[in-house]
Amino acid sequence: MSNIVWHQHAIDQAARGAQKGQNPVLLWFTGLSGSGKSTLAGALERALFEYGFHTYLLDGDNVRHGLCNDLGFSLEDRDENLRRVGEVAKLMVDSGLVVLSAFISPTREERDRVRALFPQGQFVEVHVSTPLSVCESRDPKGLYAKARKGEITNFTGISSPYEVPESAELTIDTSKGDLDTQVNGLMAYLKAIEVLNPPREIAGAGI
Ligand SMILES: Nc1ncnc2c1ncn2[C@@H]1O[C@H](COP(=O)(O)OS(=O)(=O)O)[C@@H](OP(=O)(O)O)[C@H]1O
Ligand SMILES: Nc1ncnc2c1ncn2[C@@H]1O[C@H](COP(=O)(O)OP(=O)(O)O)[C@@H](O)[C@H]1O
Repeated sequence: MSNIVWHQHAIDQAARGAQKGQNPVLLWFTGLSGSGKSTLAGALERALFEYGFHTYLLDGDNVRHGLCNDLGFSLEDRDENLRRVGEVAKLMVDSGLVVLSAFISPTREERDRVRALFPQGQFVEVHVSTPLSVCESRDPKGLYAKARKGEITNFTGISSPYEVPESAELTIDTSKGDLDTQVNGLMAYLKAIEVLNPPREIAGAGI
């Protein structure tokens, strides 16, 4: 890193956010495969988009088709996957966006490493806490069945660890309640932390 000096440009994150009428933030969805990360993040992004937010959703399955297509599911590869995603998310937040991410991100250390890239309050950890038994019964991609048969190794929750977050800002169990209520709860939280700047009314968010 020596001989490399950070260049402070005139247009900064605050200016980019202000132009979009929002305070940039990263919403980090973590949870088991099949817990509902993509569904929740996708529904929240749709709601945000409809209210005029400028957003981007980084999704594990998609990122692994490109930026991280050289990585597998060993703990080392997951670390590298999440290191890259954290840095990309930081650039996107810096560009003024409301960024959502949906990655299993199984260890506390990995999640805390991403959190440490952001100032206090700009990284919001959302634990999608749907129990393993429910995720396994959903099994939308048939991966749990393969993992139980030993056809997939290092499968999260079966043959690879998932460390439950200890200090997530929000916890949502998608086996309880309905998607609209969950999205409204997330929107209400975003309103409370003043992501909308200047504040605007959010219909349906119960506030
Ligand atoms: N061994 C193993 N363990 C867990 N998941 C597996 C595995 N192999 C493939 N898949 C599929 O990859 C998706 C998870 O990728 P992520 O990038 O989110 O994982 S991680 O954060 O790096 O742990 C995950 O997507 P989701 O089901 O959407 O979570 C799976 O579809
Ligand atoms: N909020 C929800 N309420 C009820 N069922 C859900 C919800 N979110 C997801 N599901 C169910 O769980 C399955 C897996 O969801 P998905 O978003 O793909 O999980 P993940 O991204 O965590 O792997 C979906 O196919 C759907 O059937």
